[in-house]
Amino acid sequence: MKTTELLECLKIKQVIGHLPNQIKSIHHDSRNVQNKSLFVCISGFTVDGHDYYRDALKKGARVIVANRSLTIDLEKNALIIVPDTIKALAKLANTFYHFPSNKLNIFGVTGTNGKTTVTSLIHDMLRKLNQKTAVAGTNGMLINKHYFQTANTTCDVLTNQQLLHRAYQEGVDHVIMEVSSQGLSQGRLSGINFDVAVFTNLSQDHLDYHHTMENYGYAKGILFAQLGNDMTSPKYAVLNCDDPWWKTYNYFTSAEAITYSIYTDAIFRATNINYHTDTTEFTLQSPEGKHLIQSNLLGEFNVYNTLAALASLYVKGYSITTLVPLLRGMSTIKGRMERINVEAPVTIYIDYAHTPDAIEKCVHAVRSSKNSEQQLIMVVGTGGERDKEKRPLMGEKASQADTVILTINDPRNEDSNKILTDMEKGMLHNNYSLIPDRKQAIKQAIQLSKPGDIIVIAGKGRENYQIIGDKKYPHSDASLAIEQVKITYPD
Ligand SMILES: CC(=O)N[C@H]1[C@@H](OP(=O)(O)OP(=O)(O)OC[C@H]2O[C@@H](n3ccc(=O)[nH]c3=O)[C@H](O)[C@@H]2O)O[C@H](CO)[C@@H](O)[C@@H]1O[C@H](C)C(=O)N[C@@H](C)C(=O)N[C@H](CCC(=O)O)C(=O)O
Ligand SMILES: Nc1ncnc2c1ncn2[C@@H]1O[C@H](COP(=O)(O)OP(=O)(O)OP(=O)(O)O)[C@@H](O)[C@H]1O
Repeated sequence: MKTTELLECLKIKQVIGHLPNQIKSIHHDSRNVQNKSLFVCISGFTVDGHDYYRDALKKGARVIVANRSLTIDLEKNALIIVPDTIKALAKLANTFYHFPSNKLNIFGVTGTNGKTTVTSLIHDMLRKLNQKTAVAGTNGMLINKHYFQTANTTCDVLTNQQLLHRAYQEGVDHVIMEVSSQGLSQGRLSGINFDVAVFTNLSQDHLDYHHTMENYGYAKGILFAQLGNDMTSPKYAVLNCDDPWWKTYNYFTSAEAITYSIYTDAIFRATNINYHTDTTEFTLQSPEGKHLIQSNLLGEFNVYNTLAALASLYVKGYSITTLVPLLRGMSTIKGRMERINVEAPVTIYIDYAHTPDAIEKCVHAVRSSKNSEQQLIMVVGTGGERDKEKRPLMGEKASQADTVILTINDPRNEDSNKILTDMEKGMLHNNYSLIPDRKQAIKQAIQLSKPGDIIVIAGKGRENYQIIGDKKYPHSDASLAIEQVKITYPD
C-alpha cells in the first residue's frame, strides 16, 4: 500500500525522515517483521515495544511508529511520532486491510462463561445451512477449513484484521468471535464493525486483571457501545435478561435488544425444561411461536447458550422453524459437559468449568438428571497466578457435590499447596481431599466411585497441556480418566 495513503488515517502525527513509497506489511512484534514494513512500538505489560525498534529495522522495517523520539537513520527510514501507538496500530491495521469487517457479517459473543459454546452453536448451525463461516476464540480461528492457532481467546488488533481480511478473501459470509473483557479493554477489537453482540452472563473471574466487578462488567460493555449509532445498517444486542448486567448493556447501545431468559419475561424464553443424562428438552417461546427443542447439550447453562444462539441467528433472518431441527443433530461441544465414552458402570463428564458460577451450573446440570442413589464425585481445579479471589468461592460451589477433590489446572509458578488451601477455605462439608497432582486427583475420583456414580472432571475440558512453571506439558483429562477406568473397572 502507498505509505502516504496509509498514513492519512492518523490525524495527529509528526513524520520525520525518509518515507518509503510503499509499505508491504505492518507489525507490532519485532520477531515477525518482514522487509519493507511498518513497525508499531507498543508499551506492553511485560516489555516495551520501543525497546525492539532496532531489531525491527534490522529485519527490514522502514517506518517506525512510536510515542517518542528514537535514534534512527533518517536518511533511509522514517519515524512517525503519535500520541497513542495502540490506537494508531488499530487505525493502521484497519486501513491496511481495507476494513474487512465492513464486508462481513460479524457476531461477537461476550460473557464470563458460555462464549465458546455459543460461538460454536452459531457456527455449527450456519455450516449446516451451507454458509461460509469463520469462528475465533479459545480454540483458535477456523476460516472455512483452515485452522490458525492464536495466542489469545481474543487476538491482538493486527491479527484480528489479518484474519478478517483472509476470511473475506476466502469468501466467508459470517464470522463468529469470542470477545474477552481483556481483549476489549486493550483495544484488540478496535474497528471491528460487529452486527450482532451477544451477552451470556457476568460472574466473578479475572479480578487479578480488572480488580473490581464494575471494571470487569464495564469492559464487556465496550462490545455493546461498539455496535455504534449508525442506523442505516441493522445491529442487534442479544441479551440474557436473567442476568442484571443486561440492563447496563442495553443502556450502552442504541441497537435493538433481543432478550432471552429462563426465569424472566423475554423475547426468547425456555419453559418446561427436562434434563436427562444425555439430552435436554424444553419449550421455546419465540417471535415465531412455540417450538419443542431437543438437544444433546446438557444442563441449564446450555439452555441459555442455545437460546442465545437461536436469537442471534433469528435476527439475521434465519427462521426458527429452520433452526430447530438443526439442534437435534448437533453434537456436544468438545470439553463442555462432554460425556466420555467408557466401558464401565459409571458416567464421566469432562467440563471446562473454572469459575465459581460455571462450577455451580455444572453441578446443577448433573443434579437435575441424577437419582438420589447416585453419588456425584467432582474434581475441581483452578490455575496458579490467576484470580485468587475466586478460589474459596469455587470450593463453596463445588461443595454441592457429594465428594470433592480439589486439584490444580495449571500450577504455573505458584505454590500448589497455597492454591489448594485457598480453595479449601470455601468448602462447606468435609468430604473432600486436596490432591495437587491432577493425574492423581483423577485417579482418586475414579477409585472412589461405585457403580452408578457420576464423576465430573472440571477445569480443563479438552485442553491437551498443563502449564507447570513456564512450560507446557502434554496432558489430557479424558485419556487419564479412560486409563484409570480400565484399571478400576477391568470387566
Ligand atoms: C496481560 C495481557 O493481556 N497481555 C497481553 C498483551 O501482552 P503484553 O502487554 O505483555 O505484551 P508484551 O509482551 O509486553 O509486548 C509489548 C509489545 O512488544 C512487542 N515485542 C515483544 C517482544 C519482542 O521480542 N519484540 C517485540 O516487538 C510485542 O509484540 C508487543 O507489541 O498483549 C499480547 C498481544 O495482544 C497478548 O497476547 C497478551 O495476552 C497474554 C498472553 C494473556 O495471557 N492475556 C490474558 C489476560 C487474556 O487476554 N486472556 C483473555 C481470555 C480470557 C478468557 O477467555 O477467560 C484472552 O482474550 O486471551
Ligand atoms: N451460559 C453459561 N452459564 C454458566 N456457565 C456456563 C455457561 N456456558 C458454559 N458454562 C460453563 O463454563 C465452561 C466453559 O464454557 P465455554 O468454554 O463455553 O465458556 P467461555 O466463556 O468460552 O470460557 P473461556 O473464555 O474461559 O474459554 C463450561 O464447561 C461450563 O461449565
